Amino acid sequence: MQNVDELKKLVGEEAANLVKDGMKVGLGSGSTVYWMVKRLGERVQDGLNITAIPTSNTTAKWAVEFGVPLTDFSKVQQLDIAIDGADEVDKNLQLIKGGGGALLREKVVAAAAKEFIVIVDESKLVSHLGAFPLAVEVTPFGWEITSVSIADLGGTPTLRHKDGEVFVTDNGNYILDCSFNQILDPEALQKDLKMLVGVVETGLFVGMADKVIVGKADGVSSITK
Ligand SMILES: O=C[C@H](O)[C@H](O)[C@H](O)COP(=O)(O)O
Repeated sequence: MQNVDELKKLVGEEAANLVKDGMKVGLGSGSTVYWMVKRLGERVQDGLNITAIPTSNTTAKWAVEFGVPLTDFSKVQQLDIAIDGADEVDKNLQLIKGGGGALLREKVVAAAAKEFIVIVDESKLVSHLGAFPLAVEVTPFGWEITSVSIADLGGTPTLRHKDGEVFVTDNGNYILDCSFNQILDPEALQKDLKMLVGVVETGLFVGMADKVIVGKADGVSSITK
């Protein structure tokens, strides 16, 4: 029986092996992605020729540490593949992301990729999204008002803190962690949230994932569209 960290390593390494020579790669964020970036670094040392765009400052640091060459959107307009973790995955490959607060850049990178691969351990699979609080990135100015608007949509928002301070994203924004209990229509909720003034982006990824690689106690399996 493998623990969750071993399953994250398993799927992270499996996904890194999908990357082919010459590819432009989107690097997600989080503890599962750590293993993917580490393995990619090993492959680069063995001669794999790629360039990558990271979705967070932390991932950028890992890429530098493991020797994965980085680029940015001023030089690259489309990515061949993006690989990222998730906090929840439902049977329709809809996702909740943003547990680490990187959701905005993650969504930009996923949208720029021809193929978006998600890597999770089996504890992330759910029948309905929503038990995990939905991260909503909001502007610091007027976040209190945005919070009331989200509550009007049925959520219970809490301003994210870290180490006793208000958490600030890599983009200089705040995160409201919003409990919705069960999200019956993720697409409709995404649209409603995006209509609110002050909302920058949400952690709902609808219709974006092409494939989910799941690490299970008895091995790796994939879910495709
Ligand atoms: O903002 C963070 C990201 O969406 C992560 O990909 C997500 O929280 C999953 O992270 P982990 O692999 O650490 O469980």
